[in-house]
Amino acid sequence: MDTSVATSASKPILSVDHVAVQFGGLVAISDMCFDVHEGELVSLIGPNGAGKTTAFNVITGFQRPTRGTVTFRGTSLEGLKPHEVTGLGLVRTFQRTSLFEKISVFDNVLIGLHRRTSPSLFGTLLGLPRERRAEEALREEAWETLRLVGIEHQANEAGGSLPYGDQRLLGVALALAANPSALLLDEPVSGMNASETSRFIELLMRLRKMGKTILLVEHDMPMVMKISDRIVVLNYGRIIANGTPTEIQNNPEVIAAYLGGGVKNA
Ligand SMILES: Nc1ncnc2c1ncn2[C@@H]1O[C@H](COP(=O)(O)OP(=O)(O)OP(=O)(O)O)[C@@H](O)[C@H]1O
Repeated sequence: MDTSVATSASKPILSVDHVAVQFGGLVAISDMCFDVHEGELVSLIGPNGAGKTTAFNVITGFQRPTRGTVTFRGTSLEGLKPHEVTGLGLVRTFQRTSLFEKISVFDNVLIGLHRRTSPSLFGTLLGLPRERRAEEALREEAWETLRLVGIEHQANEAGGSLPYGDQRLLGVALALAANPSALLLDEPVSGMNASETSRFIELLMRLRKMGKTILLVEHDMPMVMKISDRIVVLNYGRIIANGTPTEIQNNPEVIAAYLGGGVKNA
């Protein structure tokens, strides 16, 4: 089976090309090829130890591949450090959000936005008109971002005081503040309760409707089946399927990989 088949006619925004990762004698990933196209929501799934986190780390520059290349918007990520990958517009969220716990939710997002476009500090301190206008635009963007993820009513609360699910939403707000061309989410709903999960799913659906490109590593199978345009299945470091949720649910090799339980129930 050709697992690198693209489902969209557009040019891929992200290409994983013959990537392999070995840890000593252990092959964590072997010869992995897949593409993500602009505006697609692609999920990477697989049983425990299949190599999902390793793949995620390669794509975000946290792990060097033993072989192969990852290309993002025509630029090879070879040798780039994680912050350089972020600078290209490929932005990840973290399991443990790197927020400032003591400062407000709003200021957390504002700092994120400042990292991207920083009006001159002197100008801002002196209240020069151009800097003032830039600062106002950033503040408006911070509100928009908070409204988008649905935590605007907590804008004045300390980041660290938010409930777990809302901290994860703030994590997405911080990632969005970097103005990503593609967003990578590593098990975003793990540890969330049912209502937090459904809020997160609604957010992902909103982002998808807005045309954001999203790559998701996730264990929550009902969620993956509901929101993905395409699913890439890893097993023992190898891609065994790449297709729509319906194709994946009915793929015998995928069902066997999930020990007879089937992806529907995994
Ligand atoms: N730094 C490392 N050193 C040695 N082996 C590693 C390292 N990281 C991962 N592995 C091994 O590589 C394989 C793939 O692990 P990985 O964490 O990528 O899988 P996963 O699909 O994310 O699993 P899970 O769903 O349990 O998080 C596993 O056998 C794991 O033990």
